[in-house]
Amino acid sequence: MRNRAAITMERPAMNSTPDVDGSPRPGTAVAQSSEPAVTVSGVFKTYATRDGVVEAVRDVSFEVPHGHVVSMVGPSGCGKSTVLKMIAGLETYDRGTITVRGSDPAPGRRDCGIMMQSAVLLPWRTVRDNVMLPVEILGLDKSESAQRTQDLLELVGLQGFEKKFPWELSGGMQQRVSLARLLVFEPQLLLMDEPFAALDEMTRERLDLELVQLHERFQRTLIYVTHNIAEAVLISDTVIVMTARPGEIVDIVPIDLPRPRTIMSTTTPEGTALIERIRRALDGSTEEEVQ
Ligand SMILES: Nc1ncnc2c1ncn2[C@@H]1O[C@H](COP(=O)(O)OP(=O)(O)OP(=O)(O)O)[C@@H](O)[C@H]1O
Repeated sequence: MRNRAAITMERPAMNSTPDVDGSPRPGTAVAQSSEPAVTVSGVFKTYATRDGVVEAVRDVSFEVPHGHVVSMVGPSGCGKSTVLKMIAGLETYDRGTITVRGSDPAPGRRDCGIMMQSAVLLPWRTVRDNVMLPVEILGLDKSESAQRTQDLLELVGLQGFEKKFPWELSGGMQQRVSLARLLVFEPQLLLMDEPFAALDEMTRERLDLELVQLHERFQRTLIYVTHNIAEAVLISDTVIVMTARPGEIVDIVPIDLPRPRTIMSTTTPEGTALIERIRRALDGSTEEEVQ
């Protein structure tokens, strides 16, 4: 099945308390406009390589409502990261349109933050100064951001580690720093590319849960790339399933598990049925074929 359907899951609109620049304050939910936060429409992408043209992504279309968590899953090399980078404005596309909060994608937007698989922290800066980096780059108010940095470090469980250097931290702690750095400038749209994939299973599970709790508190829009089906089901409102390269959308799965979620959410009959549906889509078989 080739599916170009839009994601249509609705959540109730939330009240918000806007900050001076229009961003909601930390701890408040995000007001939802009728426009999707992200629209990807008929997007194609090829790369020119030494061995010829590689078709990475073919005719990908989806919409992400404000405040939703959408995960992309698919086999290695199917173009998940490419889609994320195109939304972030870090990669061009050949055909189609992408709209991010009403305008074209562009790198370095104040309203959009990206987090990659490795933490990419600056080794000569302390934990606190790494988290403050976007504040300096974006020229934001330092004293206000210093307090927010402290709050975020507490939130991600790094209180007491502010003056440590990245090389003094475990991989999981480094990713927590990276998460705090992502949140410090309060982007409305978070793009995360397998942020916890390099971590051991237990740490990944713990960070997944923290992400779920953070999302349930802040209600930001999140697009999340992962190989891990259970992780996608745990955190998401919707899972987009892609085929092997060239990546096309093969299924768009609404995840209607109740929130707040716990690690047990994916082990309920509903959770396991969703995991099974995604696995079947990845295997290229429709439910009718399997039954
Ligand atoms: N800069 C590039 N130049 C040439 N080819 C590229 C480039 N970036 C990605 N590709 C190719 O495009 C295809 C999609 O890559 P992409 O990294 O988006 O896939 P992915 O689904 O994120 O993979 P993974 O899950 O392994 O990270 C792959 O075949 C990859 O080799």
